[in-house]
Amino acid sequence: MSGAALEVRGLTTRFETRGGMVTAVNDVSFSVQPGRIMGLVGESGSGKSVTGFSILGLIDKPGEISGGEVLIDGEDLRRMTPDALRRMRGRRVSMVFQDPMMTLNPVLRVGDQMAMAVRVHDRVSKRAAWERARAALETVGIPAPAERLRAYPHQLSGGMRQRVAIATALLHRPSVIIADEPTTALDVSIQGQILAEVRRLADETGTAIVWVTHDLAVVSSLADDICVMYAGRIVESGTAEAVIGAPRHPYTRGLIDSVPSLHPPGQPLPQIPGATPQLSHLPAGCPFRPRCPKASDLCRTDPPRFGRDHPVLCHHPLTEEPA
Ligand SMILES: Nc1ncnc2c1ncn2[C@@H]1O[C@H](COP(=O)(O)OP(=O)(O)OP(=O)(O)O)[C@@H](O)[C@H]1O
Repeated sequence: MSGAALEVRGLTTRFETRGGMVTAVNDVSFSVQPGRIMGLVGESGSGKSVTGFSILGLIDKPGEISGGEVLIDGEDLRRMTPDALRRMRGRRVSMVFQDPMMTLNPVLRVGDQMAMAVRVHDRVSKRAAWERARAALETVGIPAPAERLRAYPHQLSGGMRQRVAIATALLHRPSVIIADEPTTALDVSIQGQILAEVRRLADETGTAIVWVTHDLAVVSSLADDICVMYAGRIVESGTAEAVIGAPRHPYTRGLIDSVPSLHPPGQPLPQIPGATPQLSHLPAGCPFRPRCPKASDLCRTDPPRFGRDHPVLCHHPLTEEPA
């Protein structure tokens, strides 16, 4: 037993497309311990969201989870019946989306919908459910929570709506929350406040959080651990300190160099050349090879593999000392 709140092993998700079968999530493995925040980062199209949906078993045709295991507190979600999986969602694992209106119903008062979410899993009175909802709003730092419960979603600001969505995810004190770019649409100061609340929540409740984002600056301040995704694979993982301080994959190095706040001031901001590859037309060998400053002939022909002492998917990993 690893004691992990979430353990993902060899998760693989494919989509049937006009261009053929594409593997959006390719043999992805990671684990998140209770109370830790794992930042899942990568450019658009790298497979972050599909990883989140696959963890919850929310992949529909033309997609298919074709392999792997997803363990929440040691229980494998992929072996559960659809009914058992439904009971698990919202209770032991929940999701927060970029758009809070994916969670919130515009025609119901916040309190009514949160109370309904409580009563899906717990047989408590409506009054007790409202009280749980009020306490959850308080936990995410919403002022005057009793008043907010009587509001409709459109009467709240974007930042408030997202806090309500996070509070809703927290109602059953789940072991794991998957948060998919939840602060991307918010302005920087609101984003900073919410990130601070999320950090505090993970510390206080012990909930393990997977924070999906394209923004390395966000995870560098929030996450304990980081997994970097490229073309459906995790290419590098480690503690946030190690990954940001001494990246080993040239892709991670490129991502870090292109973040203004992680870059020495006064110098031009480099960008990773080229674009993310089409999954239906991946190059042979290493998928990052066409964009990589370190690429050799070997990278042209042989896909890199993880070795036991080699937690980076690269033939020529960087060996910088931590800054
Ligand atoms: N419904 C679908 N049908 C076919 N292919 C899909 C579908 N959903 C996702 N994919 C494939 O999976 C890839 C990864 O998508 P995903 O949404 O996980 O990327 P992402 O890293 O979350 O990007 P973004 O930050 O833009 O959301 C896509 O580029 C696409 O090739």
